[in-house]
Amino acid sequence: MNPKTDSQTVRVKLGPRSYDIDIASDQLAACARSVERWAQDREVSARQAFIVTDANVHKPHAAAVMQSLQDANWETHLAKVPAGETSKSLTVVAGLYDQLVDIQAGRQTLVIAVGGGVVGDLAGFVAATYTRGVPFVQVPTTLLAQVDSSVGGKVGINHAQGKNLIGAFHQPLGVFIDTSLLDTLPERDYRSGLAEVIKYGVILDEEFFAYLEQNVEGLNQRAPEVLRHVIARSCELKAQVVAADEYERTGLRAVLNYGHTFAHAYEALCGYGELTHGEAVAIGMVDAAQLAEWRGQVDGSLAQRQIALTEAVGLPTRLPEGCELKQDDVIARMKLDKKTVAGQLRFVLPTRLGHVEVFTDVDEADVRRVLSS
Ligand SMILES: NC(=O)c1ccc[n+]([C@@H]2O[C@H](COP(=O)([O-])OP(=O)(O)OC[C@H]3O[C@@H](n4cnc5c(N)ncnc54)[C@H](O)[C@@H]3O)[C@@H](O)[C@H]2O)c1
Ligand SMILES: O=C(O)C(=O)C[C@@H](O)[C@H](O)[C@H](O)COP(=O)(O)O
Ligand SMILES: [Zn+2]
Repeated sequence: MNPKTDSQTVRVKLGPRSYDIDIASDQLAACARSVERWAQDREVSARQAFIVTDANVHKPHAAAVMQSLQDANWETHLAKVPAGETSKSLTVVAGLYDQLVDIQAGRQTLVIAVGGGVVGDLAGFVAATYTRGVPFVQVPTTLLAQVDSSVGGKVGINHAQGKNLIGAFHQPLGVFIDTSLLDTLPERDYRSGLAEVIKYGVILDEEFFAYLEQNVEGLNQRAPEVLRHVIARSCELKAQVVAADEYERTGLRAVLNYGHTFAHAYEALCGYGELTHGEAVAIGMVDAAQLAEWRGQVDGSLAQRQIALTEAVGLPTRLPEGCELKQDDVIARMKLDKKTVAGQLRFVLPTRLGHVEVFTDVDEADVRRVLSS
């Protein structure tokens, strides 16, 4: 941390695709400085930016990014999509391609996502595919996006049957995190991000999990020093995993999918946007912990601690009333999970707090037992 500027940088080490995550507070008006540095490093000289945002983030945040770039003599264009999960669709992607064509965007046009995970995944997918790939920068504005979705290069949209079924790996040139943007984030969306934060503790870092337990009040009050630590540590952990297995080939990156086999099925079946991604992940992680316990991999204390922390930060641990799902439907959706190989489901399960592994030998009967509990 640089005490003068109160900013810090986490490096994602990916050889020629390496990049910085700049973390600061109250610095959005200066974001063009980071963008210019990243553009220069990658020899992007066109100075044309296509900013993608949503209706809730446009003012003040995307407008501030646009102003910062204009002040630095960039030509800027703004594309506003409807807020919410349903914007991760082919229809919205097509509309963004049309706007890129209208402005005669080329291979050097910089796409900048200013928003939560939805805007980041969507804009990143457009950046990965327009003219076979244009440079891309992430300015995440939700906690979830600051701790998870803006880092690692997974971009994509949903299919009616399954989450993120259409997508690509397309790393950003850089990620600009301004923690003060979270001041305007609605409570439900803030809590959603905490699910992915708890995930890092369970899968990779027992000490971080204990820190979260000890700082529940700070988390609930969005205490700036707690948030700063949580965001920086989450980015460090994700950066390490992504650097070790960028394309999720060896199974190492799959640890980030803890709880997601359940969660993605729930999101699709309850209707996109009914449960937030973070809520679905919170419930899915409890299911995964329960599954691990019943398989005899962990004792009951892991699920108990995970449930207690999840509840303490106001996240659900069970599906809400009104979202009663048929087991066969959930299993069918799970089989669309990207970890599935030859029809065989794979689950990321803990073997102790702070460590998870990918298991291919999970009995469907055990999964059904969890679903009916
Ligand atoms: N690519 C990845 O690695 C990855 C990782 C995790 C999640 N995701 C994806 O991220 C998505 C969820 O992201 P999310 O939770 O950020 O949801 P989101 O993008 O829908 O944002 C949540 C809500 O907050 C509003 N908002 C955003 N920033 C705001 C701000 N600063 N002030 C006021 N309102 C603000 C948005 O308009 C939206 O209504 C899901 O689609 C999920 O699949 C992707
Ligand atoms: O970055 C990853 O890898 C993750 O799995 C992070 C998850 O939190 C995120 O929800 C991701 O989009 C899920 O990826 P998917 O490949 O299961 O669609
Ligand atoms: Zn997730």
